[in-house]
Order: sequence, then structure tokens, then C-alpha cells
Amino acid sequence: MPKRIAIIAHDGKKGELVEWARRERERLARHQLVATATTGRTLQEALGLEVACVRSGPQGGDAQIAAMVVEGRIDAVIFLVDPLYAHPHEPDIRTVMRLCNVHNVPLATNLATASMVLRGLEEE
Ligand SMILES: O=C(CO)COP(=O)(O)O
Repeated sequence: MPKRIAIIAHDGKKGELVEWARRERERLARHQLVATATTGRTLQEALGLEVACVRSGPQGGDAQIAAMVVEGRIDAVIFLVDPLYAHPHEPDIRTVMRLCNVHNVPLATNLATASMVLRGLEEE
């Protein structure tokens, strides 16, 4: 059964996200994907995946994803944070993570975990 997966990647992580998504394309395509604007566009252009896009992260997209988590509209979040770069919207980034933990929504912050989450969702 299709799940709703949110995908967010900072610029320094988009390259590895695309490589991972290429390997996992078949699995990802079974689900409903939502992403922040640039991440979503990158996945659409590189892989032709169907992705619903919210605003870009710094423009409030992370906050939109966080709200969807609160509303029970997201089954898992893949959030690749670039740990080597300071982000002006750091509070929004922390909000996504905090609310995933408040609402017990699976949150993958690296690709090794993302692969496990993707497989785990199929078993539900
Ligand atoms: O900034 C982001 C997450 O904090 C990601 O936003 P974009 O996907 O629009 O680059």
C-alpha cells in the first residue's frame, strides 16, 4: 500500500540524494512523495519521479512538512541535513525533527537509515 513520504535535502546533500533515489527509484515510485521545492524539482528532473512540492525550505517548506507531520499526513520523513553548513532557517529544521519525535513518525537523517525506512514501510 502506498505511503506518504516527505523528502528534504540541503544543497550539499542533493547529489547523494539523487544517487540514492536512482538506486531506490522503483521502491520510491510506489509511494506518494512530497518534498521541499528544490529537492522535489531535483528528483523530478533527474529521475522523472512524481513529487508534490511545498515551498523551498528557507521559505517555509520545512514548516509546511512539519505541519503535515502534525496532521498525520506523513508516514515517514527523509531529511538529509548538511552538517557542515549553517542554515538561516535552523529553527524550522529542528521543528521538523522535533515533531517527528513528538508524533512518532519515522525520521531518516542519512541514507543508510532511509533505505531501511523504505523497506520497513513495505512491511506495514
Ligand atoms: O532547506 C531545505 C531544508 O531545510 C531544503 O529546501 P529545498 O529543497 O527547497 O532546497
